[in-house]
Amino acid sequence: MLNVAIVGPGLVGGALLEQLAAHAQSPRFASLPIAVVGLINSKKMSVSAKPFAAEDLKQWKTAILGSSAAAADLPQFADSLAALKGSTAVVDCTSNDAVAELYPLWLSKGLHVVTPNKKGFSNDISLFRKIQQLSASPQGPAVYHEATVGAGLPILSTLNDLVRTGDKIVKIEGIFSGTLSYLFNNFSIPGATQKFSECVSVAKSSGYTEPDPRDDLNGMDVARKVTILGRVAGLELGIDTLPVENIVPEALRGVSSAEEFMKRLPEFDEHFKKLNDEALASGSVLRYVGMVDGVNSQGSVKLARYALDHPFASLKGSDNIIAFTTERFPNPLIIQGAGAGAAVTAFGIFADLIKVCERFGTSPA
Ligand SMILES: NC(=O)C1=CN([C@@H]2O[C@H](COP(=O)(O)OP(=O)(O)OC[C@H]3O[C@@H](n4cnc5c(N)ncnc54)[C@H](OP(=O)(O)O)[C@@H]3O)[C@@H](O)[C@H]2O)C=CC1
Ligand SMILES: N[C@@H](CC=O)C(=O)O
Ligand code: NA
Repeated sequence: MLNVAIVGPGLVGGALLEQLAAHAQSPRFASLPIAVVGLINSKKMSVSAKPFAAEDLKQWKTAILGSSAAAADLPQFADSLAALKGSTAVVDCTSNDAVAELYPLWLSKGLHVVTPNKKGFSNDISLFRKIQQLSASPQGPAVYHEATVGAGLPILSTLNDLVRTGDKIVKIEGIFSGTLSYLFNNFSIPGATQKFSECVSVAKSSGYTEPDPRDDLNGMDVARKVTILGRVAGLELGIDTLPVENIVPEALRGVSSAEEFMKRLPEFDEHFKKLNDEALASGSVLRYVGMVDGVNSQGSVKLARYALDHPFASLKGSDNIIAFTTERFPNPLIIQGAGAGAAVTAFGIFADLIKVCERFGTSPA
């Protein structure tokens, strides 16, 4: 049995809890050896040696955290998990830097880490290296972070397989943001009528954006993904040195809250309309793209124009498209599909948890 503890039952963590509960209650999957034993948000926590019941997972707000008297305390949370019998995975579903900085400590206590949080792998390279070193042994503990790039799409597992089998990465190019994909797929196509700010609102309410959509529009979310892809491919990329095109209007970069930003964004609809009209007039559309150059150890993140017959121009919804050009795949290996949203992200985390179960031979209940 693999013990699982979730840090941050927000949009993504909440969807993961729902999927785990549905799975536990499905006769088809009754033997899945995963038991949720811990939950913590920024206020409360609960750790139990006895797995939480599936019914309680569905109503975690009242049944688990609501009924707990314990105030959130991450060091104590980790100590309680490390004291449990068997293998335990901590799933960090926050977007918090300080939580990501705890991974080395968790790993040193023998806890596995599974996460969609990009910070641990795209902040300072020394943190990335520490995490890599502490999870390098086949005996564990393990780190899986598939959902940090392309949500549940099998991007990092594919890249890892290419690298570990000795292929050479020439270029990784694509649309890595579900939010920016949705925005430009709907805003920048011939005949579109939606305003830019309306598209941002839909992306936010659909659960594609970061908690503050400026983290998507300023290019940093894509820069983090480019950094992670580059590092997994063995390059020394850092978000501080990547050229990143920030499309947040200057006047809104410093506003104090995401709410205030959303309220004022319509003031800039004309600015985005002009950019788009110019692209359309030249027979192109706007798409926000990221690129890892494996030959020159570089990366870039920018808003670019693509001809209407380019594969990026016909993308739909929040789809990501990632093209790996390698020595073995001179015609790129392409992965495409929904790259943001709670359910598809939770799927990627869940699939990583199953990998931990398989790798460490945790047996069915
Ligand atoms: N949305 C998407 O499509 C995708 C998201 N991701 C990543 O998934 C992660 C989660 O995103 P999302 O669910 O939208 O975020 P939310 O803001 O909805 O949820 C964040 C959760 O983290 C908790 N939290 C924050 N700080 C702490 C802390 N210090 N200690 C304990 N708990 C804390 C919050 O608790 P409280 O409620 O008490 O504040 C909340 O439960 C992010 O890293 C995001 O980048 C990755 C791929 C796709
Ligand atoms: N905000 C991100 C979520 C996934 O990483 C995106 O839009 O892609
Ligand atoms: Na992925």
